[in-house]
Amino acid sequence: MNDLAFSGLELTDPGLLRQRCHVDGAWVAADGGATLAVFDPATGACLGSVPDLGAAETRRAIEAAGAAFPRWQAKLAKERSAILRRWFELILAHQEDLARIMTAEQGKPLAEARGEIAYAASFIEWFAEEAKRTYGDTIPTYQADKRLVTIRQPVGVCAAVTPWNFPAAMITRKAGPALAAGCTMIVKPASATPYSALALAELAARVGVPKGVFNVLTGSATRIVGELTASPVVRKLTFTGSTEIGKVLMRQCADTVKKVSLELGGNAPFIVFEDADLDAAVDGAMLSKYRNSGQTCVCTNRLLVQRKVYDDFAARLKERVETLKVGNGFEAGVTQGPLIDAGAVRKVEEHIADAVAKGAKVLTGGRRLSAEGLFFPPTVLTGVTPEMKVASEETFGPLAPLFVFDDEAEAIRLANDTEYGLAAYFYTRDLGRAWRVAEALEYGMVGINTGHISTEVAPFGGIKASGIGREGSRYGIDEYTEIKYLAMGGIGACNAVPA
Ligand SMILES: NC(=O)C1=CN([C@@H]2O[C@H](COP(=O)(O)OP(=O)(O)OC[C@H]3O[C@@H](n4cnc5c(N)ncnc54)[C@H](OP(=O)(O)O)[C@@H]3O)[C@@H](O)[C@H]2O)C=CC1
Ligand SMILES: O=C(O)CCCC(=O)O
Repeated sequence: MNDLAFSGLELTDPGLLRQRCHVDGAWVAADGGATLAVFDPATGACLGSVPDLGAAETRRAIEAAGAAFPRWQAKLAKERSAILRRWFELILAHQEDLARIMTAEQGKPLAEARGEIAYAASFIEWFAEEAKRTYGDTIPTYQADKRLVTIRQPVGVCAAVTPWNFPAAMITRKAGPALAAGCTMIVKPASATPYSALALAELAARVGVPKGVFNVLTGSATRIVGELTASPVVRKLTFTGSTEIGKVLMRQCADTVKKVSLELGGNAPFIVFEDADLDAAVDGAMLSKYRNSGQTCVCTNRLLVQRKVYDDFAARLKERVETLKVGNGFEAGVTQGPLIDAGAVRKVEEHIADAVAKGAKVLTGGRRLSAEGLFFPPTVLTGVTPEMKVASEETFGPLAPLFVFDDEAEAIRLANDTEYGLAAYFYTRDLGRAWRVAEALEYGMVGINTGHISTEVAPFGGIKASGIGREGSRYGIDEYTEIKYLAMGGIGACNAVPA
């Protein structure tokens, strides 16, 4: 099973490498035996293959998830919680192997991959705890002989469509709350990074997640997801990916009126006011811009720097950027791996070429490291203006374009001048400004004097074209439950005055 380039991975537990899909507790191939190849973006080597499933196999998975739902939802919350807790522990116990699989298929440096596995596990831990807290309400009645309560129930079978940039965490951030609430789930991971998803399924099976509760299907996105969105059995779709595909899937869900959660693209501004601690701002910018080679929806896309500190900030950022080491994520000391594919490299190049043609200057980086590979150096552009593509499009790569502004009102106007509304960041030492700007930014998440906002304990999500719904935190499980209102009549007057 573990042939090709995977043989060099040296996993402690080779059983985590699965090249078949997980459906109804079994490891299955495509009906006709079709497969998709999976590549290492750092070397271009073929790692192996996964089944190329289609509509018929997807229908069977839906049937299995539907059949598993009544028994899974009927378990006590405490029982589901205990299973999830074991899953969390096993993911952490296999952190190193899971990280190695991730670096092989996604390219991120091994240290970052280890970090993502811990982050991924944290959602399972968090929602194992939240499983026990899906409380309802008692409502003061509107008629004396009635009592009113609400209960929360799982929505049912859920479909999750996930991206390649966080191959494990974007699955657990969805599966954790879904399974905790009593839903069953079918995951369609990105075709570039299926092995992390299949390894999670292997661990779920080992801890006793019952068959049909957590299924992973690889293959044609349009055929699998088309079937999932068309099915009346699937009651919810949760998606992380591009705004373009998010809109398509939202439309596809309309006919069966599914509940949807969409975590889509961003165009995060990072504002540096002249009163900011510039060293701290550079630290924050490095983290927020270059994490995962800039391939994160909450990564800074535009740096807006007040005129008085513009040159100073640019010089400090350049110095720090030039300390980053680009290379194969398995090499010691590498801080930036390859981009995911040739299209991603072309997009960064296109944004740089467009900006330079319109007057921007390359302060550092700017050219791919070799004609063939997917390595692109961290780049800083100065003299960037709102007419350039980088102002309105998500680059999703290691490019930091520096815009200039003169006052607070202009910073807010520029920051909000986008269809997106996911994450924004700003640095200031003025407490009044911190509140004013935070309230004025049209974003779902705002980092104030920090470039890192992601955690399982806080609500992650956007507004406008960045999506619908929140993941993580105490709100995350709401997306997987429905509120049922119970009005109980004939009870007797609640306002009877004792004799
Ligand atoms: N918000 C975020 O976290 C992310 C944002 N992006 C943005 O999107 C851009 C493109 O990245 P990309 O990977 O192409 O993102 P996509 O939105 O195309 O892919 C995300 C997921 O959707 C699936 N998918 C793709 N097309 C369809 C379809 N027609 N019907 C159903 N499912 C589909 C993919 O499957 P498959 O892999 O099989 O195609 C994958 O599982 C990036 O450059 C970035 O700007 C990308 C990833 C994550
Ligand atoms: O959608 C993404 O790009 C993944 C978000 C990673 C994070 O939680 O920070």
